[in-house]
Amino acid sequence: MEPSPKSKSNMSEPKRKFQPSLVERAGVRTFEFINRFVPWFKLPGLIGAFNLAFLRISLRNYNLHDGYVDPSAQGRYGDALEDERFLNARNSDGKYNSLELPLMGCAGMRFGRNFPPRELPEADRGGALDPEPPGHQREVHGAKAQWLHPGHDAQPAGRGLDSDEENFHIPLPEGDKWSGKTMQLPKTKPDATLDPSDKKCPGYKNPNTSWWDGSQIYGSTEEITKSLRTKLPDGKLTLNQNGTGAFIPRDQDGNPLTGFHNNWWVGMEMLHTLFALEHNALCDMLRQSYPNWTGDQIFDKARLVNCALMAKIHTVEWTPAILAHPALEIGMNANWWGIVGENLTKLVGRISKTSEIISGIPGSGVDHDGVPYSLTEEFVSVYRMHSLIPDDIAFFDAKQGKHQTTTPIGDLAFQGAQKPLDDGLSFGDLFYTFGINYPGAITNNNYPDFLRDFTDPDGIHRDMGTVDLLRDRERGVPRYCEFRRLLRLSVPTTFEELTGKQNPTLAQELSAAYGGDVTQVDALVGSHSEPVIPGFGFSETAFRVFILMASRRLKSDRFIAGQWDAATYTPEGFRWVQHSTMKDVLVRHFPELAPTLGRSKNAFAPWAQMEESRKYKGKETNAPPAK
Ligand code: HEM
Repeated sequence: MEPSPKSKSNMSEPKRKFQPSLVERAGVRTFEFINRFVPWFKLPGLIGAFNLAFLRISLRNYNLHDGYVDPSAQGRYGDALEDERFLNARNSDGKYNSLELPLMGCAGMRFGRNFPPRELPEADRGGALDPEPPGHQREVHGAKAQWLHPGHDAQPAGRGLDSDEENFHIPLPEGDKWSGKTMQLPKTKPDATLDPSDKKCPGYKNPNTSWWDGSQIYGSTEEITKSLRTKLPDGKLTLNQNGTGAFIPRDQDGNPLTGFHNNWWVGMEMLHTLFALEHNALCDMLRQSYPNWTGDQIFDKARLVNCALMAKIHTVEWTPAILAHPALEIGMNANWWGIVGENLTKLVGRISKTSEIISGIPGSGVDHDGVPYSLTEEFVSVYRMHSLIPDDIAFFDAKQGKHQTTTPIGDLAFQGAQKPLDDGLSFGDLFYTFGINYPGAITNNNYPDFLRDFTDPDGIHRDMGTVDLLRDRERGVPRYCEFRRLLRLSVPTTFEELTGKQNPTLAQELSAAYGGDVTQVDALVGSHSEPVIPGFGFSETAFRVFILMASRRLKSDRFIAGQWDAATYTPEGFRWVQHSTMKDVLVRHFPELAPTLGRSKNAFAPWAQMEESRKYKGKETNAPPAK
């Protein structure tokens, strides 16, 4: 069966301006009024969820800005499609996801912005950290969020850091014990100046695609994708079998052969392998139903289904686990299923043809809210969650739950990512381990030591705590107070207001570090210092960018908001997406996890521990005592 592509002649010109309806505008105003007295997170769950939906409308209105002054940089309406195959399949570089503006979201395009470029600070290409921010000493080990983000390396890293470009030379303060003399760091390469405004605030290109298209696994060019596939007409990704399991193959230098591996560590090894296995399981299923299909046909459908499944898992499982609040749980479920809910949608499909509130974003129709889609600099900034990485991981076996060994994270990165597997543990053991280990809390004074004195395989020596701040300044991401003002959040006027009354010591530390000027606090430092909403794993400041961008990634995608049908996905593939959870994926490939996962609610929340595991008293699997 071949799906019937959306005819190009049916395409309308992309909407150029965000136009909220009358009802939407009224809703925005009503909740703005209510929020003067009660914030959204103090409202009852369902009302809070509606509050968030209207908040998002206002964010769409004010906080989406193209990285290009001239939208024709994104291609032109009606540009000829190079290959008809990509009407119904994802192109690895993301081209023609939008048939209207074919280069939108594609690899090599600029990041956009959440704030109007005219309001942004001048990009600080000087690189002196003035004022020098507080060091990220690791003192607190706590955790709210469990487990790491499944698509971490979908993050837009690795952008054009060119060794021939100028370097930053970051002086170290007197008495600094860092293991280098000065820190040298390649500057991010700005895109060519296309408009005078690019001088003040340059555009930066994303070498990967901005779409939710699994490019971390499949690569961001068709050439790479091809190299990752088997030579057989089976549509599968190459995995090596060694008798005990399937493994991501390595090149001659020991680098994993996968879409994106710049920041490789054992967590990436696990998730890339899991979703490569899922892809191959989909190929087997499709081959059974469509025995005459070519390898490309099988591959294309399997990739579509796998990507949609990752997007769904991220939306309805990961996000409510890290932002555990009833309004969020309702809101994120509604993003996918609509307020009519999962059961009815699974039974009868969409009830409303176009309403994302009633029947969810998938299939509700593509809408870029008047601004061509891309990830944004601010989204990158709020995704800097390096504090999630713990110092050590305590490994357990998945069958008896017995503690095996505890390993520093530095031994598990890059070439060390397969170490636990080489030492005899299975992937099932690793997933159980991650299910019961706590990640680091996304807060101040909690940066992993390993990343504070870190040398990557290219020999670049970094204190990532410093790099995180420097990159924001370099790329014109506003400081914390300005960041909040541009999100229409309250702006602290003192350090005590920023940290909340319960944390006067932190307020003093910040004041000393920033010379008493609260407006100078970096966005990331402020975000890590503000009081957190109960149940949340990160700050409300970061959350505002998330709630906008998380739904935009779905709403702009032709294969999710647009061609969301059995014709595009196949009936079997469509069912696979809608009926699989992260637990199903894990158990499909590692059946030994079934008993434990059967007792755990959400694969991203702490898993039920086996009796044997509870005997381990290390901080890795035991929440710190309440203060
Ligand atoms: C062992 C684990 C990790 C390592 C070794 C690592 C390493 C790095 C490195 C070397 C960079 C580039 C620094 C530069 O700009 O010079 C980076 C950037 C970044 N990382 Fe990580 N990281 C890790 C985990 C994480 C996690 C868990 C997250 C979030 C969930 C994360 C989010 C980011 C983001 C958002 C950027 C900025 C990307 C950009 O500038 O485009 N990283 N990381």
